[in-house]
Amino acid sequence: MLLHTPSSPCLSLNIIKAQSKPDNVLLLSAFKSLVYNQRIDRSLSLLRGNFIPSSFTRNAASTEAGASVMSTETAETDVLKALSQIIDPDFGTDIVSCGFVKDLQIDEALGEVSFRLELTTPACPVKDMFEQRANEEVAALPWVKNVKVTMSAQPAKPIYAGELPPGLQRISSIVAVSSCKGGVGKSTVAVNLAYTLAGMGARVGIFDADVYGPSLPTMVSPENRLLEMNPETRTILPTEYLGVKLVSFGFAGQGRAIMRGPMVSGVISQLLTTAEWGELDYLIIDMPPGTGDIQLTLCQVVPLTAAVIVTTPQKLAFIDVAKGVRMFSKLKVPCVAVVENMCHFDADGKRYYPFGRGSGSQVVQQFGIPHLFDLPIRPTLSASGDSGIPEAVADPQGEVAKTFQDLGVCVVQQCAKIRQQVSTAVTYDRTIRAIRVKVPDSDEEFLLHPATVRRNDRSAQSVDEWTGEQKLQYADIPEDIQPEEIKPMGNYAVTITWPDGFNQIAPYDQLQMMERLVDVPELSPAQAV
Ligand SMILES: Nc1ncnc2c1ncn2[C@@H]1O[C@H](COP(=O)(O)OP(=O)(O)OP(=O)(O)O)[C@@H](O)[C@H]1O
Repeated sequence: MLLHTPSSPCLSLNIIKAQSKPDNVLLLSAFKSLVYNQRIDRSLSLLRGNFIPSSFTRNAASTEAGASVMSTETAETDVLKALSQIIDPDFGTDIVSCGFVKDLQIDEALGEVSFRLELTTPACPVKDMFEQRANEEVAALPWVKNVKVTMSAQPAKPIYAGELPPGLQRISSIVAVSSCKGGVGKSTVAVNLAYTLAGMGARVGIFDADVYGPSLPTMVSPENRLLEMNPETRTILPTEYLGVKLVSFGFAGQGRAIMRGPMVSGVISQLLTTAEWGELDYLIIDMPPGTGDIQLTLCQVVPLTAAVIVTTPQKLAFIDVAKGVRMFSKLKVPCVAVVENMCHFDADGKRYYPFGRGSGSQVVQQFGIPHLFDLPIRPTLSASGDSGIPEAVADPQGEVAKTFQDLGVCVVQQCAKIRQQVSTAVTYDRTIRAIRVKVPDSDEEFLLHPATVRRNDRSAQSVDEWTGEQKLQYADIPEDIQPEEIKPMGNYAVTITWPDGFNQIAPYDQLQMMERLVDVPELSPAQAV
């Protein structure tokens, strides 16, 4: 039994060091070592092969001095075993296997250990838990006297970056906030979600995609209310309020627009793609209401990571929301949450549901969307929207801010999960020379022969677009061709780079239709290189 769960990690360390370790602590750590031995050995060999040489530095002086105490390797193994007991709840994997542990330095003679935990998002909702547990687990090792953990975040690389306009290339996750009708509170949700994520430590931008009635200029009050153009690069510099980058047609100094649909799509795309967003963890897109051409075009211009749907409780709203969910589903953008706005209000000690109940939960059930959030009708929410200070900022301890924090945590976790799934959905297994495809939302996976994948390319280089005639011949592709690189492309396809320099775009739907490998030949280690 560990005798410490104080809130401050430093405090917990002091307590441990002040005591001689009781036998049961030693017993527990020995037991844990035994249980985790197998897994950590595998992780260690993986780590050694991958990134230990660059990110784990040993203390050379103490390696000599500490020979009599314990070897550096044993100490490293001990520390990594201890840390491997901390499981990332989103990935279901321990933090060592996730690759979070960096710059491990050990002085075995002095019993000093320092390392960095590098998370994929600064808004990680469990970062404090990681820091505290990492301190505790390492401090519980019998030979450790001092632990120093530093936290950092290295945002995940954007999926599909190479194909994007430069201004969008350094955004890790793009989240659409959408509703099928106007006036349901979509902008309120988008803006408060953005400021909540910023409050959690993320770098955030908001793109207000409504050309006809932009809400952003009313909901936030940046000092500089006009977007600037960089004359050299002809790119747009977002304005900023409380550290969140903002782009809206309402900051373009043109008043409200009177335009036809196709023109609107062009203007929105231009505004979004010529903005210099810089490095962002989350870009929140406040979508124009509806599911027409404007929305579709916008969804195709940028690779959305996820969508949040905003609705109101009326029965009729369900039909509209269903349309929205279907639109995102066609574009392979997962809807991660439904916000049911203006659900209820409290008066005279009673709760009233003026618009009825249940359309949000019906959406969640029918479409399998994992999370539902209720927002009450609150005069303060409306007032803060009009005053230019979002409620999540104006009253960070209030009930509304609490709901937005839950929504923020959900968005962070779901985006991390989606990115993880996407980046491991299609991989090349060198040991069996097969392309491994994981079927989304299931445990099923199948194998494809690389040559089959290359021969099934449907691009204009392989198939005549007009006649449908096959230009690429079977024999053009060597039987033993191997992909050089496989990279996810949005949520729906991968780009495969082949040795001849050809970049094949392979949508998951297409991969699912290809002839699968049934018998996988065991290769000798020499062949498998
Ligand atoms: N839960 C709420 N309680 C009180 N007022 C709210 C609530 N949600 C939104 N409002 C108010 O309702 C109005 C419409 O909200 P908002 O602009 O966010 O809707 P919208 O769906 O983005 O509309 P549009 O599509 O027309 O831009 C705003 O004045 C906003 O302050």
